[in-house]
Amino acid sequence: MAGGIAARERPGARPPIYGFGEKRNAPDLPGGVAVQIPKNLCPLLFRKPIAAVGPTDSSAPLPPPLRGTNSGAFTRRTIAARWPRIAGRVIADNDFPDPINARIQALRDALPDGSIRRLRDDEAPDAALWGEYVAPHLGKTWLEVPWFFGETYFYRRLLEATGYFRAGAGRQADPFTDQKEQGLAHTEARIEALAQRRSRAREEGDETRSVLTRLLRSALWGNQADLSMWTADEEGPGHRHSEQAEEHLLVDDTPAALAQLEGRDRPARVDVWADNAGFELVSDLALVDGLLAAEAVGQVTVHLKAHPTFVSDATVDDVHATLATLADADEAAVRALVGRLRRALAAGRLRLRDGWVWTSPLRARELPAPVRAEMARADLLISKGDANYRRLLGDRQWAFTTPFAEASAPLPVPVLALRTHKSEVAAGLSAAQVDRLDDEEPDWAVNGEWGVMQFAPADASPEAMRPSPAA
Ligand SMILES: O=P(O)(O)OC[C@@]1(O)O[C@H](CO)[C@@H](O)[C@@H]1O
Repeated sequence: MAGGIAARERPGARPPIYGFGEKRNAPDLPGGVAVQIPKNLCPLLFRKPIAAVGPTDSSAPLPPPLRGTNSGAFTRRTIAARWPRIAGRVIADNDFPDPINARIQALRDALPDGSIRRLRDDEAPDAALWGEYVAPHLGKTWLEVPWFFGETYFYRRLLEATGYFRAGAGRQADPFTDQKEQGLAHTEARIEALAQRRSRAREEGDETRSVLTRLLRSALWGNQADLSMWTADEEGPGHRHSEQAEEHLLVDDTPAALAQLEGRDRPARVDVWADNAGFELVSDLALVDGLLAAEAVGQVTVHLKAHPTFVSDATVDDVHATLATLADADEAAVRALVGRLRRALAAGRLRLRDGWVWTSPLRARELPAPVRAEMARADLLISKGDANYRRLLGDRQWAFTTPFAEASAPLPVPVLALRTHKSEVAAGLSAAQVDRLDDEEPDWAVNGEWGVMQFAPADASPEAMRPSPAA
């Protein structure tokens, strides 16, 4: 599924990104795109990282970030075992020429004790951005750097190795295509059931809060389909029945989130930080369909990744490829869902946005002002998945009983985080829940069997409109 120039001519062709610059088609350049960094943004982007001065208010300093050296076994296992396995799978799943495979193998060999180095990808549109991100970590080992930086950097190094942004066999070739396509193929029955429920709700004119509540739940548990954790042919987490799913929902703030969409004098705008392609993306698109059917919602903007990352994270091309696949489904309800979504795209009620910021190591407290200004235009932000949750919480070692609204970054938009637990970052849980889970299921924090739907209100302070020096 090459995301080449031609792919951008598809219906709903890739809109310009925001955040760090406007991406434009540039066939003459490797990767086919160029990004102009707006002048007003340069000082912000290229200011030297300032020493952390502590939070702007008098609150206690933020907890330290997770690292491979000083956090739970999962972070170290991810760096030392999971990432090398993921890189090995890229070699096995693709038919890259030897020089590319040699570069991928060199990356594998550097894990976990190798040092962080500058990217060797000068033609890439995001090269200057990564020059800034990497600078504070040069020479440190993969285990020593903050885990969130290390993980986003690992996947960016993988694209350096495959030559995603340069002329040659790897140009604009998604190295995870096989996994993504297999991930979707094994979920046909679940996709049909989801689409049929959508058709029944529309026929019954039932676009009420209960429908949205059910769609939010299916979007949450859709996050269990995570190809960086369980490959398409492995048995991932799942619940035997809806009662077990309810038992495994540790926090449900749905009512507070849906209340943001009611009683308004104009239709609401809902933004979604998307996560994985495959079944999770289909569950997110079904949620979008439900939101747009609700009179209270006028527009949904889905924020996607600018390039392949975290194995299954979705790009704009993945959305179009998924719609194209489902358009050929045997089940009429699936085809009807695709038709509604494509009409919403054409009408501008559904917008797809991608941005370098969502493949960057920036945590939510570090998000630049233009990204915040864009988020402030939404009435509710739905954040999907574990990595976005980690971005919200700065991937820091919060006490799991810290109130979610305190641990999550102050943002100018109400946030509903739908996340299955797949890393050792958490907040908003009760001490009783943590004690019980530690006793009964020691790997509960990372096995994907437990989830939360957590809400934080918009932060109306000026701090929410600019990055925090203490991020
Ligand atoms: O964001 P997602 O797809 O829900 O999960 C991302 C993930 O697979 O990658 C990290 C570990 O490698 C964790 O954040 C999580 O396990």
